[in-house]
Order: sequence, then C-alpha cells, then structure tokens
Amino acid sequence: MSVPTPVLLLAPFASWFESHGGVVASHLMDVAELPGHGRGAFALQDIHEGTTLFSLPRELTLSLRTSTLPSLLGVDRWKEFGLNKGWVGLILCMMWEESRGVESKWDVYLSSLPSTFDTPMFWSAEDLEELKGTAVPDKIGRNDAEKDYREKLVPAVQSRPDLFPLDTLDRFYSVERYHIMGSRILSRSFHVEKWEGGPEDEEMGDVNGEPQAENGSAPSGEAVPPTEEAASGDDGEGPGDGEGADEEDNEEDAEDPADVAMVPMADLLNARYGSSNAKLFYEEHALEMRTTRFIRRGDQIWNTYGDPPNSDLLRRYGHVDLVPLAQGGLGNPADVVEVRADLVTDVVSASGSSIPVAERIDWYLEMGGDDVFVLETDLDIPEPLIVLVRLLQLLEPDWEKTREKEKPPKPKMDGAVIGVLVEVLHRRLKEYPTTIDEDEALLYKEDTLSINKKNAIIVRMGEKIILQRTLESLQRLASQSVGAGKDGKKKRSGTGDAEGFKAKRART
Ligand SMILES: C[S@@+](CC[C@H](N)C(=O)[O-])C[C@H]1O[C@@H](n2cnc3c(N)ncnc32)[C@H](O)[C@@H]1O
Repeated sequence: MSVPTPVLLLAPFASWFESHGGVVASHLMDVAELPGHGRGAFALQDIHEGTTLFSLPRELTLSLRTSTLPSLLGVDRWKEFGLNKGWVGLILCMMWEESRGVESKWDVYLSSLPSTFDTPMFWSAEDLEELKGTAVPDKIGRNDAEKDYREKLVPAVQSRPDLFPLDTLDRFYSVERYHIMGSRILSRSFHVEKWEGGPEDEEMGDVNGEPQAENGSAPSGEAVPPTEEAASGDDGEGPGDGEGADEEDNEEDAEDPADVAMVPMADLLNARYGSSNAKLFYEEHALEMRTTRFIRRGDQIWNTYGDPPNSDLLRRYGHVDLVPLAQGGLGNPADVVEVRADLVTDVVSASGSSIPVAERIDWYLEMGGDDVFVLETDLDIPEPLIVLVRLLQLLEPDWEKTREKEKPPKPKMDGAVIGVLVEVLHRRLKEYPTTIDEDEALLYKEDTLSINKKNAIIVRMGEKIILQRTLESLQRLASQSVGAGKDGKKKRSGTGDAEGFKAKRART
C-alpha cells in the first residue's frame, strides 16, 4: 500500500489529545479516511516493533471511573437505579458528558465519534431478512437494550433535573442517542482493568495469556475489546447476548462495568483477521499503543478486535473480514456456525425412533450439556454434539444405567451417529433461504448490492461453507466406514476417552 494522500486527520485531534496529557508520535503515524475502512491510522515511515505510537493518562479514558457523574448522582443512588450493572451506566455518563458541551473534558472526543453505524442494530427489516439462518438476528439485543433504557436510565434521569435539565432530555437522552452510545461502546471500547500495582500482580493484566509489555518494562496489561456479557447486568442478555446464560455464571464471569473504557485515539485503529501490528497496553498511570511488529511506511496500523467470526464482526462493528483462506478463496478463518440442540432432537424424533427424547434432553441440559454447538472452519465435530446424539440413541436399559450413574455416553463416532449428524447438517443448511451457489451469484452482482446486503451474504456464506464442508467430510467418513465393512467406527473420529460434556472436539 502506498502512502495515501487524502485529508490527514490527526493534527486537529492530536492538539486536543495533547492538551489533556496525551502524547502522540505524529512523525510516525497519521490518520486518514481509508477506502472501505472509515478512518484509520497508517505509518508515515518504517516503524520498528516495540515502538510507542501514542500514550494517554488513564484520566483521559472515559469510563465509570473517570466521569464525575456517578459521584454527583451518589454511589448509593447509582446502585439503586441499577446503573452499576451492564453498560447502561457508561452510556449515561457518555450522554451526560456530551450534554455538557465544552465543559466536558471529552467534548472534542465525543463529537469526533460517529453517530451512524452499519451494524444490524440499525438495519431495515428487509435487510435483516438477509441474515435469516445466521447467528446474528437473535443476538442484536435491541429489546434488552431498550428495557435497560426504560427501567434504569430514564428513572435516574428523571430523578435529578439539576443534573439532567428538562430542556436537554430530547436532545441528549433519547432512546436513539442511547443506541448510538451503546454502539459506540460496542465497536470502540476497551477492557482496561484497575491498576492493582506491584510486581506481585505481574500476571494480573495479562488478559490473553500473552506476553506482558513487549519492551519488558513494568508489568502491564493488554487492553482488549470488552466482553459483552457485561452489556446488560441483570440477566446477561445485553446487546449481543441473547443466549440466556445461567445467572450464577453471569455473576461470576460478568465483567466489571467500570473496566469498560472509551479510549481516545486508540479507537481510531481498524483491525483485520491476523493482521494486528499494534496493541494497547495499560500500566499504572497510562495506556500506551505499541507496535507489536515491524510496520512498513504507508501500511495501515492495525489493532486487534480478537479476530471474531464475521457474524460477530458484523454485529459489533458493522464490517466483515475477507482474507485468503488456506483452502482457497476469500473468507474469515475464524468463522463459526451454530447448531442448536433442539435441531438434533427434532432429527432423532423425526427418524421414527420410539425413544422419548424429551426426558433425555431435559436430563442432558440439567447435567450441564450445551444447547448450542459451534462448528468451526477446522470441520471438527464438537464432542458434546456426538455425546448428545449417542444419548438420544441409547437403548432403554443403557439409558437407565446412564441416568443412574450420571455418566453420559462417550463421544464415539459410528455409522448411526454419522447418519443423524448428516441429517442435522442438511436441515441446518435449509434454515438459510438461499444456497451457496445462489449467494455466489448474488456477490458477482456486487455493484448493485448495498453494503448491508453484501455483508449479510458474506456472513451467511461463511456459515454455510462450514456446514457444507463438514457435511462432505462426514459423508466421506460414512463411505469409508461402509468400505471397511465394519460397524462404522473410525479410528480418527471421536477419541472415546473424553468424559462427560467436556468441550473437546472430534476430528471428522
Ligand atoms: C474502533 S473503530 C476504528 C475507527 C473507525 N474506522 C472510525 O472511522 O472511527 C471500529 C470501526 O472501524 C471500522 N473498521 C475497523 N476495521 C475494519 C475493517 N477491517 N474493514 C472495514 N471497516 C473496519 C468499522 O466500522 C468498525 O466499527
């Protein structure tokens, strides 16, 4: 990539950034509108690994820890309104800071953030139809978000006209602004933990089990995108989590909403699968964006969003990744497709089996079995899926023993299991209104497609290709088993030594 020549955007923003204690190496990087990426940062010269591109004091991040609103409203009242759970508190802080205009430290920053998004949250019903069959529609979470708005934010705002004057409500505290702020958090925030300090905490901030600060300086953590379980604190069903997770687990796993922070400058960096060449590290007083690889002059500076599948990229960020795939063509190697457990039970029931599946599936779920299985581009069959199929196929005496001993079947693949899996995948493919060939044909007419439609086609194609390839792999396995004249058992499928519902995978 050659150095772009469009309007350079760093200077005006950098002057605000530096007036609040930030430091930016403006001889090394600039920011511009990059075609198809919105704004992005690029290198003005070759940059060595381990170089600090910019740094900012923690006080310049915008979070529950840095906005004065929680203390003005009062910590107890904050909790009473439920603003201490999920993202609603941070959304309110952002709305309030925006309403203060130049009195807010973040005035320039907030007005630099986008107010329109390509995420499905803002799509028309017609465009959403294009996502039918994918994991996206159930996870958009508009209703849950609006519930938080009505039940937590509005009562808090109405309780303090001194903080939220009546004449500012329509402009700054509408449900539309709520979604905009929520989307800004979803696509731009970072997880930044409180500093616990001291060498004894060396491991503390090592979010991904990856090395600490590349330059071996003081212990630091990597600031990564926040988990979405924190989005809505009540039930774990915020934007992006329609999965109805167990409440106790939520309590334990839930991210501290105070760890979710908007980080000026850092959120100007785009990301692409496998391309990260810079990361945000946090230390006691400051956050630093450092290069993690050599970057050539003119190349884009990429952060990481954690390399999610295209369904999540689209839902959170409004774009998809297309990179060369090992097996040829373009796609996202991190793509996944979800298969619901109830589809498996439907297939077994429809096969004419006299087995009462309802009783078994209830037991299986009580035992902590998965209700959704995730297939990936490696085409492995998740062992819990094999366990479920085998459970549903057990003869009555074996089922009785299984229940008595609370020991589910081993994840061994055999002809009968393959038969059910093949049918499950066929049925799963039929949940999409179009075929892969039809999608390909649509993509050829790219010029006439809207960005939403194009992205939806890429998401659903990625999912269908996994299903199709897994299906082909199973069919090969079935024919090999028949060819071998055995009972269908295949050595390299199912390890047979996994216990219970361990989330291992069996290679097909
Ligand atoms: C953290 S912001 C990065 C800065 C953003 N481009 C801007 O103009 O403000 C994340 C957003 O950037 C865009 N983006 C990031 N990576 C992208 C990519 N690989 N392709 C297209 N858009 C991307 C998406 O709109 C995403 O929601």
